[in-house]
Parts: sequence; C-alpha cells; structure tokens
Amino acid sequence: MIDIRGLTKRWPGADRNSVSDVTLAVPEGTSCALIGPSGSGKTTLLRMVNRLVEPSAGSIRIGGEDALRMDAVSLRRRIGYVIQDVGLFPHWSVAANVATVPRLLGWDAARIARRVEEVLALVGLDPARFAERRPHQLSGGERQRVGVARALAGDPPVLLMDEPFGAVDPVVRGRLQEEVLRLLKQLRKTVLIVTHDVAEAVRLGDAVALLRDGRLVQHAPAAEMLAQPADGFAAEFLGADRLLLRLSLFPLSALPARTEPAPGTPLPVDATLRDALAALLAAGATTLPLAGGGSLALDDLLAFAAAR
Ligand SMILES: Nc1ncnc2c1ncn2[C@@H]1O[C@H](COP(=O)(O)OP(=O)(O)OP(=O)(O)O)[C@@H](O)[C@H]1O
Repeated sequence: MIDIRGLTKRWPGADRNSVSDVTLAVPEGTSCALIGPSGSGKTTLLRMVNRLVEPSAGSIRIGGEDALRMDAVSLRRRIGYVIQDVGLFPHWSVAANVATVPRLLGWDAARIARRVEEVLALVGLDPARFAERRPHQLSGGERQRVGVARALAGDPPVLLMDEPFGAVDPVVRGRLQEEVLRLLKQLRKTVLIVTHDVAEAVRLGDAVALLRDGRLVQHAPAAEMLAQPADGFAAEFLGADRLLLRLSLFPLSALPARTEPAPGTPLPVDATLRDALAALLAAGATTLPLAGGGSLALDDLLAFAAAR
C-alpha cells in the first residue's frame, strides 16, 4: 500500500543526505514503526510520504499511485496525519477541528455532523461532552485523541503518525497506545508511525524499520528484529532488555500448556509471556496454573525466549 523506493533527501546546502536511498514497503492494513536515534531522518522520511518535504530522489507509491505526481493537496486529503503537538486550531471547537478534512472534501453538513460524532466516539470522546469545547479546555491526552479523530475523519486509507503520544504522561500514553492499536487494526489502516521509544514501536508496529544516519539498517517484523538485530548498532539501540520486550508480544497460547496441575494463582488467559515471567518471578515458582486449564513451566518459557 505504501511503497517507498530509493527515497533520498538532501536539504539545500547540506553536505550529506538526511534520508539516503530508503526502500520500504508497508502492506495494506499493516503498520510499520520508524525508529532510530535523534536526527536519523525519521520525520523527514515520514513527511516525504505526504509531500510536506519534497524528495531529492526516489519514488513513493500509495495504493499503486505515484504520490510524487499527484497534486500534493489532494494527496494529503487521502492521508491522515497525526503529530505530537496535535496542531489543532485554537479558536475552533473540537467538532470544527475534526471536520476540517470532510469540509475540504465537500461533504454536506449532515454527513459531516454524523462523521464528527462517529470519530469522536471511536477515539473514546463523548461527543455530547467534547464537541463544542475549545482545544485549551482539554487535557493533553484528550487533545491527542482529537488529533487522531481529525486524522480519521475523512476515512483515509493511510495514516502517518509522528510521535503521536509523545506529549502525555506514561499512564495515559499506555492507554492511548492500547486503544489506538485496537482501532487501527479494526479499521485496517495502513500506518507509518515515528517514535523514538522501542517499546512503543514494537507494540504499535507489525514491522519495525530502524534508521541510522538516514539509512535503513533493518526492516523486519517486530518480534524478529528483537530476536535478531542486524548488527551491533541495532542490538544496542533496541536495548539489553529486548528479549524481555519480545516476550510481551506473545500471548500465553504461544506456548503449549502442560497438562499437570500447579499450585498458585492462575495466570489470566489474556496474559502475555512477559506477564507470565513476571508472575513466576513474583511467586518464586517454577510453574503456575493457567486460568484456561493446565500449567505453564518456567523452563518452557526460557526455552521459548532463547529459541527466538
Ligand atoms: N528543514 C530542514 N532544513 C535543513 N535540515 C533539516 C531540516 N529538517 C531536518 N533537517 C535535518 O535532517 C536530519 C534528519 O532530521 P529528522 O528531523 O528527520 O530526524 P529525526 O530522526 O526525526 O530526529 P528526532 O528524533 O530528533 O525528531 C537532521 O540532521 C536535521 O538537522
């Protein structure tokens, strides 16, 4: 769905490329998280996709169409864009902000009103309470929800997100990540998301693309990248706890349950393998019962983590 080939950006007067020969495909209905150190070119790459930055070389196809030949304004109406500081119009109500793209698309007033209610509800904001407020009457987390609602309002097939949860505290951030993840899957959007947070990247990205100095170091499914970093730089960037993080991507059902019973508090069915490891450590146990029947053994969990 998003097909990027040989994409390069050299800013005028710069002595090197900010993005260098990046080839990357994001299949329809999937998400890819762009990670990398500060200055590695993540935002520049993202902003080339909706032509806020014009590439120096390379091609971008969206849904098979050449994005570089399309009119930039109509291209942007087909691509939702969510940024860290949200960029809401301060004097407009939440409803008016969310209606920006539907209005540009020329929808009639009744359709716009229905859509605004629908997307506000989708992002967990009660339209009756929030539609008429101004941005300064919202919390940071609520503002970011409005940003997501606005990006979804025109029902674009593609969503670009640049540190969308960067400005909120860790608790709100976790909840927003969870909800947005569920929503994007449900709506089958094709998503490119910039983050500097590895945990957020593997949580939100089906695939992860790692940049260094504008070049793509590795592009792989999240669990694969955590298990097999391409080089020393990738291993260091992903962090010493990467195998632990990888366990958080798998449900309990990834391991065959043992049939023998075990004492202790049962692990809930929706626990991840990382939750299971935490519970085993907390209980000082080598096995724990599963709420769904049978038991889980520490040995099996460690073998799974080491097998990659
Ligand atoms: N408008 C611009 N003009 C000139 N150079 C720019 C411009 N925007 C970005 N750059 C340069 O391009 C490089 C990549 O910047 P970019 O913002 O894409 O990195 P990033 O990985 O998103 O960083 P961060 O995580 O800090 O946001 C940097 O060296 C930056 O200084």
